[in-house]
Amino acid sequence: MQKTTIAILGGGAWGLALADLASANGHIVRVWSRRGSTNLEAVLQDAQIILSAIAMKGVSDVVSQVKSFPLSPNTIFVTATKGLDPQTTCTPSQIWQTAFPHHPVVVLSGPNLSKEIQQSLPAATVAASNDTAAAELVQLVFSSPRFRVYTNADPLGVELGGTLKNIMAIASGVCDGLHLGTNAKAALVTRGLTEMVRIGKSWGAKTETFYGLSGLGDLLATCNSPLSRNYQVGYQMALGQTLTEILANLPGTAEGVNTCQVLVQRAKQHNIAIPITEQVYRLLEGEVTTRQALDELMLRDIKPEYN
Ligand SMILES: NC(=O)C1=CN([C@@H]2O[C@H](COP(=O)(O)OP(=O)(O)OC[C@H]3O[C@@H](n4cnc5c(N)ncnc54)[C@H](OP(=O)(O)O)[C@@H]3O)[C@@H](O)[C@H]2O)C=CC1
Ligand SMILES: O=C(CO)COP(=O)(O)O
Repeated sequence: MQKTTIAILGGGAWGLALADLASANGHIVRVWSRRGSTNLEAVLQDAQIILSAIAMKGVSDVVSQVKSFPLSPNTIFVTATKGLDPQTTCTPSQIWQTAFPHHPVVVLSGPNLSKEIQQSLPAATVAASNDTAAAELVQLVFSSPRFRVYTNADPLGVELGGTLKNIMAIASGVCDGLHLGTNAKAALVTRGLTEMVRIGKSWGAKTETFYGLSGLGDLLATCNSPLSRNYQVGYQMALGQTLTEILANLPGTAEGVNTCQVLVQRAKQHNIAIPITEQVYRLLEGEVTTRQALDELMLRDIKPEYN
């Protein structure tokens, strides 16, 4: 395919892994990071794709900065952030789309632990958009023998899958840290997926999306891998460390911590049952111990599996 010029915003673990994937396919890649030496205006100049791998806490600020520069009307935005805005509960793609209503926005999300991708291990992901042509271009740009990209027409579902599984990854870390066994883990991940579907449906996402790579796929990856920062938060809490201690030593961002707070707020407003998220929230807030959170979940009123 033709060379595409890509501006990658965010020089963290994921931004750099995505930059390597696109460079390896022969594209022109420029990376901007707030601490780096590159200038944002120069990085954005003539970019056909602007990909954001900024942690959630910096998205709104970076969107405002990008807005102050002239862009080609055809520029495609790609967001790879897995979080929710604490003020508005908006997803990152909603923030980009609101700021750039006439540009296509594509969500890139899937089971993509950056350390494995940097080791050239095979992986698959999803490029989702309401604009099929934009999703297909992103698919072409990143696809390779080691990175298989599927398109999808439910960007909200794809984005929420990647975001909500972070909370379940924290819970899974607790489960493994407490040595609760394989049965418990299977129950947790399965009921976690049910909870993600319930939340996603109330948001307007498609149920089937959560059974794909960006939902179940990412859930399996992060709930089972010590490479996941979110999993590490839960695991280390189960070993008795405080959240403050864990975050101080964590390499990179664990988005699930903030997502959990945002979700509890949104679930209250919309009257959605989120028992696992609620216990993760109470644990992170220091209201319960890991053992108490487990008991709360196991001793809930008994009920049918589906209702
Ligand atoms: N790592 C992974 O395996 C994957 C991560 N993701 C998602 O990608 C996002 C980034 O993750 P990751 O790269 O791992 O995280 P890192 O912590 O490694 O990097 C975060 C990036 O965000 C930037 N950033 C944070 N706050 C601001 C701000 N206020 N203004 C500008 N830039 C800011 C950081 O800049 P600085 O370095 O200057 O602080 C850094 O470039 C997260 O939402 C994560 O969930 C998605 C898939 C895989
Ligand atoms: O989203 C990820 C893999 O798909 C990365 O997970 P962590 O942010 O928990 O490390």
